[in-house]
Amino acid sequence: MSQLKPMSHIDSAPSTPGKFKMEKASYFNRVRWHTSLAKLAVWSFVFLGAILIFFLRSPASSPVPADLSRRSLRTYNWGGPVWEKRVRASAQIRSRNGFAVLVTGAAGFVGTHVSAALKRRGDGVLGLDNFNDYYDPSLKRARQGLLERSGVYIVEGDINDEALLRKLFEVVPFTHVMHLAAQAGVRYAMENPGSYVHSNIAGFVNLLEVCKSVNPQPAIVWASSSSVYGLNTKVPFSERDRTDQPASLYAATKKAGEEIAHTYNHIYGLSLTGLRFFTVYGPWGRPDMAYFFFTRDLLKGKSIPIFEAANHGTVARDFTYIDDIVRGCLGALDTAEKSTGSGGKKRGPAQLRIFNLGNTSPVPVSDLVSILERLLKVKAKRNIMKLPRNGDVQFTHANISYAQMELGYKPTTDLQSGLKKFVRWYLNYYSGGKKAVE
Ligand SMILES: O=C(O)[C@H]1O[C@H](OP(=O)(O)OP(=O)(O)OC[C@H]2O[C@@H](n3ccc(=O)[nH]c3=O)[C@H](O)[C@@H]2O)[C@H](O)[C@@H](O)[C@@H]1O
Repeated sequence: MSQLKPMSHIDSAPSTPGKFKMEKASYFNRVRWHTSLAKLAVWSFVFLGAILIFFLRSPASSPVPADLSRRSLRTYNWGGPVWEKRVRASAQIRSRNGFAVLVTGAAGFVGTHVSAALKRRGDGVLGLDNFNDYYDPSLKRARQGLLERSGVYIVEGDINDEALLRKLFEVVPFTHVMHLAAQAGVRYAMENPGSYVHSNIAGFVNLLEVCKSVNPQPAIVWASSSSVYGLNTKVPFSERDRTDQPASLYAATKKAGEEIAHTYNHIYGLSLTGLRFFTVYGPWGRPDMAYFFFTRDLLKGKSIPIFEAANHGTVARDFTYIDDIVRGCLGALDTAEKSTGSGGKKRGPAQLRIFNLGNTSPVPVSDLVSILERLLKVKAKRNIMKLPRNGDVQFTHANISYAQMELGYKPTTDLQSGLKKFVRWYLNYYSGGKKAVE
C-alpha cells in the first residue's frame, strides 16, 4: 500500500501538455521539466520495485507453475492449404453411416487405442494433442507414428487454443468429439495443481464453448474418472453414489468436469456422455502408472513400493484392460444422440449420461506385483509402505450394470491375461531395439 501513495500524488499532477497555456510557457516548462523528472524517477522506482517483487515472488507463489507455463507458451504450427488437406483426409468417413470424430488427447494411451479402433471400422478420425512432457514424449511420438501409419493425423495443439478448435470445425463438420485430452495422474496433482485446472477445467470449457457454437453441434463423449468416488465406501461404486468427497485435486477437476457437462447440456443442448474409467492398463500405457513403472523397476532390480492402508488394510484397484475400455468408448459414441442446439441456442432437451467403465473385480496391489513377478520371472524387493496422503484412495470397484444395459459394455479381460499382453508389448518396445529401458 505504501507504494500507492506517491503514485496517487503523481497522478494528481497534470500530465498532458494540453492542460497548460502557452504564454506561461517558460515558467511552466521549468516546473514541468522538474515535475517530469520527478515523475520519471518515481515511476522508474515503482517499475523497478514491481519487477523485483515479481522475480522474488514468482517461483513460490505464481499460480502457473514453471513447467505449465513452459508448455503453454509453446507455439504450434497449423493452418494453410496443405495442412487443411491433411486434416480433411484424416477425417474422411469411409463407411456407411460412419462418424467424423475429433479425438482430443489422441497421442495419449486411451486416445491412441480409440483412434485406431475408429479408423479400423471406417470412421473419419482427426487427432489433437499438445504432446506435453508430463511423461516421456517419445512414447507419445511413437503412438503418433502408429496412428499415422493407419491414416490418422494428429494436429499438434492445445484444447485451450480457441482459434485452432474453431478452425478445425471450419474445415471438418465433426459429428462427434471423443474428448480424452486431460492432465491425468492422481498423485502429481500435489506437485502441479495448475496443470489440472489448465487442462481438465479451462481446456474442457474452451472445447465446450466451441462445440456449443458450431453448426451442427457435435455429440461429445469424454473421460471422467473412477477417482470421483473419492471417499465413498459403498461398494461396488454405482453412478448414483455420492461423488462429493474427492480425495485429490485430480478427482475434484474431473468431478467439476461432470458438473460443467451438466451446465452445457442444460443451457446449450449439447449431447454429453462422461465415462468414469477405472485404472486402465495395457500395451502403449502410461509410464506414470503403477503397473508400468513396477514392470520397469522389477526388471532393474529396484524395490517396489506397495501401499497398504491403516491396520495392514489392502489397497486394491478395479484394473480395466484397454481393449475393454475401447469397446466401452465406441459403445458410448454409437449410442450418443445428436446435440439439439444450433447457433449457440438450445432447441430441446439433449442427452446427458455418465457411465462406469470398470472390470468389476478389484485386485490388491500386492497381487498385481505377484502377477508381474511371474510374467517377468523376477523376484520383487517389496517395500510395504503406508498409503501416502497424496490423493490415493484405498480401493475402487465398479458396478457396470448401467453401461452393460445402455452400451452393451462387457469387460472380458482379467488382470493376469491383460498384464501378459502388456509385458509382451513392454519387452518388445523397450528391448526390441527401439529404446533402452530408462
Ligand atoms: O481410475 C482412475 O480413474 C484413475 O486410475 C489411475 O489412478 P490409480 O488407480 O491411482 O492408478 P496407479 O497410479 O497406477 O495406482 C494403482 C495402484 O497402485 C498403488 N501404488 C501406486 C504407486 C506406488 O508407488 N505404489 C502403489 O502401491 C496405488 O495406491 C493404486 O492402488 C490413473 O492414474 C488416473 O489417471 C485415473 O483417472
